[in-house]
Amino acid sequence: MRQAWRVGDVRAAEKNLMATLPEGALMQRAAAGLARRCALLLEETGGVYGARVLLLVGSGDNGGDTLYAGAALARRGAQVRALLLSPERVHLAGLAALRQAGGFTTRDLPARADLVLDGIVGIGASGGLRPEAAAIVRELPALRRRDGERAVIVAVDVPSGVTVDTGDVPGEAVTADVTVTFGCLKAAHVLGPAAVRCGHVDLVDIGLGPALTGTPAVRVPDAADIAAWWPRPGATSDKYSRGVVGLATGSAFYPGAALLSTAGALAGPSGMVRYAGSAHREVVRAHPSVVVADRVADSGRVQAWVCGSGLGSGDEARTELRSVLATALPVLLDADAINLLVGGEHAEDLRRDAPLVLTPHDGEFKRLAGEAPGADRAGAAARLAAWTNAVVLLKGDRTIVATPSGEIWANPTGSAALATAGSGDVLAGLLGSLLAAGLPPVRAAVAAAYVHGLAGRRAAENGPVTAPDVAAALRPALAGLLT
Ligand SMILES: NC(=O)C1=CN([C@@H]2O[C@H](COP(=O)(O)OP(=O)(O)OC[C@H]3O[C@@H](n4cnc5c(N)ncnc54)[C@H](OP(=O)(O)O)[C@@H]3O)[C@@H](O)[C@H]2O)[C@@H](O)CC1
Ligand SMILES: Nc1ncnc2c1ncn2[C@@H]1O[C@H](COP(=O)(O)OP(=O)(O)O)[C@@H](O)[C@H]1O
Repeated sequence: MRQAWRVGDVRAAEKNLMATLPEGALMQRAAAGLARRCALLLEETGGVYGARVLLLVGSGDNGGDTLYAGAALARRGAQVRALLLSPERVHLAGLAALRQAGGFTTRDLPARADLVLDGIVGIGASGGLRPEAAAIVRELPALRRRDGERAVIVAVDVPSGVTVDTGDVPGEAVTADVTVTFGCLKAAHVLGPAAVRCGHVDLVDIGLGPALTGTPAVRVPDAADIAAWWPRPGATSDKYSRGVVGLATGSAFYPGAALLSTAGALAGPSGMVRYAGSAHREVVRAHPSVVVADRVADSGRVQAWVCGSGLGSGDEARTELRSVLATALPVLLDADAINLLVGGEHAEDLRRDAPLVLTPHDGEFKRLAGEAPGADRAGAAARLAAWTNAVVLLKGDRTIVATPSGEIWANPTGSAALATAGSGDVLAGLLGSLLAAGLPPVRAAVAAAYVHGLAGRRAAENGPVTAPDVAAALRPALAGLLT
């Protein structure tokens, strides 16, 4: 698991650590790590000696890091030019170091550069980029390196223009090939559109880790976490002890949702899948191992319910929703079931002790919460989780999982190919299977999103993706993960 931190926590840690170190030590560590990584990048494209390096230098310490790193590259023979955004407030010692190493300042963006270091703003940024900075950032894609390819762009700490604590990108922002960050990950490296702007994120250890206290802003699971959490059958397991997941999904009108959620559930770790609903004939024809019934009330025992996808919005759908919420079992509500909650008719049904998981996309989120997730997706998911006392999985490019107590996870896997009708139904089935197998709701949600994302990537390798392709890719994705 990786952890990403808020600016306030990073600043506090930095302050504590600096009290024990000589002045400027942290910046020197940061700049040395930055220069090392830049040199490696230059070595991949013709070497450091003679390379043209452009520094974009803002008025804060982010600019200072950049100037010192530029000085180190100049000492190794690179031609380093610094474009100062606020010459009157530049980091003076950093500029002196650059000049002493043979680097120069420039007023204009050159036509050619092999490597660009974006040191316009780091964690001290406030608001969107100012116009003069935005104008420079707009020109960066046109810069060419010596072999005619696009210049390599390295963001220093964070790409300038992103909102560091939320991962929002409110306006013009740098799109980096590599982001070299210091001490710890920040939320923008793992959340929302900012994460996409970071490219490959490289973490330089400056000794900040032990000084970080409190709760990380965001946690990011890795393959080892998911493999460790994933329930597996043992010698004494039987189909019931592995958990039985119940699906109250689909309808005569939307049988596909029933089939897709069933396919997702069958790839999960539970020992049996029960389906309850009017698409039962289609389900059993496609998936003979599924035990079916007409409705939830006539279904056999299960350990968790999934309710919603394709359920419809009529009286029958409401009855099914009431039936699953009346159980003392973990319940996942998706799609139509979330829409049925709007208006508060089920407020009493939602007062339950057993776990609840909600898996809205942005539209469902807006209907339920009364406003769109907005720029702070993680904060919005956490507020909805607290309000509903549910684990909320907010779908999107970096799917977020939030708990009522404010714990936030960001999913690192996935592919835009998952933006296809029915892929959310597959996710719901898989997540339900994990709940039935006994995983705590937050882990079930994080693990399901992770594996669903891997399956989306895998499916995309074979061309355009449909939801059945995602379902079919779950098993091979799991085989790769669990062996
Ligand atoms: N913390 C650590 O552990 C370590 C931190 N280190 C480094 O320090 C960096 C943080 O430095 P920082 O605090 O000086 O702020 P920083 O990001 O350079 O920018 C602030 C300046 O930018 C300006 N500005 C603001 N908003 C703007 C906008 N929207 N658009 C345009 N300009 C804008 C604003 O200028 P002003 O408002 O005064 O005009 C302000 O002066 C951090 O990211 C890392 O690189 C490492 O060296 C060592 C360990
Ligand atoms: N741009 C994107 N990049 C990555 N994943 C995405 C993107 N858009 C959607 N997804 C994922 O695709 C799935 C779509 O689910 P959903 O909107 O519920 O579709 P449906 O209701 O048709 O099943 C979610 O898991 C979501 O996280």
